[in-house]
Amino acid sequence: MESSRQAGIDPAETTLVARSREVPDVSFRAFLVGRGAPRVRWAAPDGLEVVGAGEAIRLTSDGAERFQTVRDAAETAFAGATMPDGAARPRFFGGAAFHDDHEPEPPWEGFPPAAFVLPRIQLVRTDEATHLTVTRVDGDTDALEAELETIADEIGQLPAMRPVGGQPGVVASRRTTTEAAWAAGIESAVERIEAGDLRKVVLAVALAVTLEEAVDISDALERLRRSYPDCFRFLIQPTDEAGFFGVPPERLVHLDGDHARTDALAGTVARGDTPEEDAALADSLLESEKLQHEQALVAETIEERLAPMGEVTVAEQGVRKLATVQHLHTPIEADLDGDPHVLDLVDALHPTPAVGGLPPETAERVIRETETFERGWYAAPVGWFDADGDGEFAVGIRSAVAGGRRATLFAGNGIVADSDPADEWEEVSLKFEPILAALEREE
Ligand SMILES: C=C(O[C@H]1C=CC=C(C(=O)O)[C@@H]1O)C(=O)O
Repeated sequence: MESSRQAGIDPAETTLVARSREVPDVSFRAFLVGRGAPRVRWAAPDGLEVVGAGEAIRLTSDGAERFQTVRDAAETAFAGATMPDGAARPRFFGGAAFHDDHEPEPPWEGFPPAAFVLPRIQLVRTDEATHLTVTRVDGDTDALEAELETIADEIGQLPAMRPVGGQPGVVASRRTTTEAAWAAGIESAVERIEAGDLRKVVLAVALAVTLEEAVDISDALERLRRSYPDCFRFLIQPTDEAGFFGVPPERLVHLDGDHARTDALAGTVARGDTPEEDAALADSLLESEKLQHEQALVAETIEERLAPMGEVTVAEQGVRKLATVQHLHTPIEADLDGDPHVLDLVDALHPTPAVGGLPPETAERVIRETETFERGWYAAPVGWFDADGDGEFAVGIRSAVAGGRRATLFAGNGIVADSDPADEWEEVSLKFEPILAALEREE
């Protein structure tokens, strides 16, 4: 395989022009329903919400240099562009596969090792307003103005709210790994840890689900918004056949100018049925040597990877409570030197030991040898960047790839010296729960 490759940009052929205008605050789901793939959707806990449809530019790459390749191609595309700034500015949306040599086979058709799209139409909702941005690559500003008018009119006809459809319903679900194979994989990883050639590895399971009806991912995301309001929500849908979506609680990185924010999130216990039980579980999380070790490796690694780039501040550890689980959480910030691009940070941080392991190369080998399914874009960076190199990426966990009547869900656990296969088998159920609940019909 080539070490890296790019597509979609011929500087001689590309004059990027974009215009924006404020539009009424319409239902983003209603907007997406009327547009076929490619489509993207992004919502961050800080309130930024974006939907995009169509492709002005699509950048793809693979290999060890994949993020640099995309960064260079995007810089070429943005050079000389005429476009709005502020909330309405055009952004590339997309992400990458966990492994840089990933082959996009089912269920991952349409998902190369890295792919980013600058949508033709972008709608951005902030606390203040909703902005429509239309982008062209042929420099034709007259056509652009006309298009902006037409699309703004179409958006003006959309409803402000759209009722959420029912869940598609689950007919059958099957883990792609047997419990025996899972236990053998964990025992072998623990042996390597005891032998000293591995410190931690995150091993995952896929859940293949057959649905009663075709899934409407926008509706599933809306249900997830209600249960997970402080998580990220994303949809990357390159074709009408398959979309990758999820509600990750974990920020890989947010970059604004030279200030970066990231999360070290690892270690899991369930939520309690009563406030007392919940608090006792949180205490057990804070007091567990195993879980503290599992998360400390993540926090230390992030700090080490950011340290050469600027001044790092590690905040106090806390407990992050989600609807079905609680995690150990350490917010980390950095003031970076030079003129950083968020893709440089993505490159430096992915995979953190919250989804990969330590040492990274050994962990990656163990993941490839042990897992019985293709990770695809699961547990990998997903997010956006702009012309200044600012942007935000989540870690693509609590996620699924779905299309028609099929969905594949993913969940993984950090394995350290005292991991118990039966406990870990139970724990993945808690991590499947968010997406499964958005697909299953209520009793
Ligand atoms: C890899 C996943 O979660 C990571 C993030 C938080 C807690 C984790 C854990 O307890 O093992 C994982 O490191 C997943 O949800 O698939």
